[in-house]
Amino acid sequence: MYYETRTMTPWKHVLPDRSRERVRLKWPAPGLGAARIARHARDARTLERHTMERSTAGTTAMIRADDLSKSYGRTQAVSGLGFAVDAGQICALLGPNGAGKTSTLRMLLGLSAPDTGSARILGRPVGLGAEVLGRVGVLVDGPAFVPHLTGTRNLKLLWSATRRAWPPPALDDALDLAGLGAAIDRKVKGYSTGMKQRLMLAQALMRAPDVLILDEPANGLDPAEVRTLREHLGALARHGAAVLVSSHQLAEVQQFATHIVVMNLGRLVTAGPLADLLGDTDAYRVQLDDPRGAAEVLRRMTGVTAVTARGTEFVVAAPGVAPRDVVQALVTAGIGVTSVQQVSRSLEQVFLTMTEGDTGHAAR
Ligand SMILES: Nc1ncnc2c1ncn2[C@@H]1O[C@H](COP(=O)(O)OP(=O)(O)OP(=O)(O)O)[C@@H](O)[C@H]1O
Repeated sequence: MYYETRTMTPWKHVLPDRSRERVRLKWPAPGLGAARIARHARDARTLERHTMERSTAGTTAMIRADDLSKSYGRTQAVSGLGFAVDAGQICALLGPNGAGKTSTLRMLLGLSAPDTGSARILGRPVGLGAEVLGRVGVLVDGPAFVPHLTGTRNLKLLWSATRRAWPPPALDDALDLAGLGAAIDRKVKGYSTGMKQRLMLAQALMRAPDVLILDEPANGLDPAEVRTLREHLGALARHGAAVLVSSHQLAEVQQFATHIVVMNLGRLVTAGPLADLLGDTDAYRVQLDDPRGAAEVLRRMTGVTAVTARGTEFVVAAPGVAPRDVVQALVTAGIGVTSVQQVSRSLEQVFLTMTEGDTGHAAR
């Protein structure tokens, strides 16, 4: 994954491309049946071909946005956006309402033409009807089913656009995820919002996609369904797919994303591995068996900038100080230490800090 250094404060420049490694080492996944292994082997060959295409094209990204801009009348929806997603990554595209996420996804899928810049999937430029889009599982613009047809008939109809024989390669897995049971043969007009969303996900996943682009896929799903979706996306990424998901559910994103792209007012705010973003806070939560005198010991320590105590728990802000030094200082002073934990930030805290204060689109 990379980002445009001119538009943001960098954390990491270019990440190593491990896509070849992943394809060779992690395929097929252990514990699969013979039919699935055969299918995965075929898909692995396909991925290998993609990898070669990427090498030939001199680019490593499965999904790539370069300097994308899009305006609607006087509204600048997206402005000079650049990022990329590699094989094996689950990248969450985050931003407040109106940040330009859907506009970006639509450009990446050839559903709308950028004013400037380019969008590439598997190294190929995208446009309406581009062949490469046959390798992409898509959920953008919400469920679009024919209401008087059954779930199965709708899936067949959508699959017919690929001109490939029914059934699609990953139909069983996709239907497992959708969990519609007998309802798959009932008319879609009787489906709840969640059922339609799950059918739409099945539609995106049934083609065993190499790339998945999903706009708010967890909308309308209950917590158990969200967990199933998370596991499914994780498995796909482990098998070498690149996944790009827009979401507002930051706690959920924190559980499954490997990378994030944050945008606001159409522009890139930051991008990179999630772990780097949440990072170390240089603060420790220390449990003591005897808090008396501990505050004094900690405050005297070089590098400690703040100490707050609640009962036997202390939070110690100590930039650049190793946890073992904190423990050593306490133990040397005769204070027993039960546990030391690094204080971590939530994605929500980080996101709000990055995006707060910017409102409206009129001035863009
Ligand atoms: N077809 C359109 N015509 C006019 N304006 C549009 C169109 N599509 C998007 N916009 C405007 O572009 C800006 C970005 O919209 P977009 O839907 O891409 O943001 P978003 O981040 O997906 O928002 P949300 O999270 O609310 O879905 C908004 O100001 C929106 O009103």
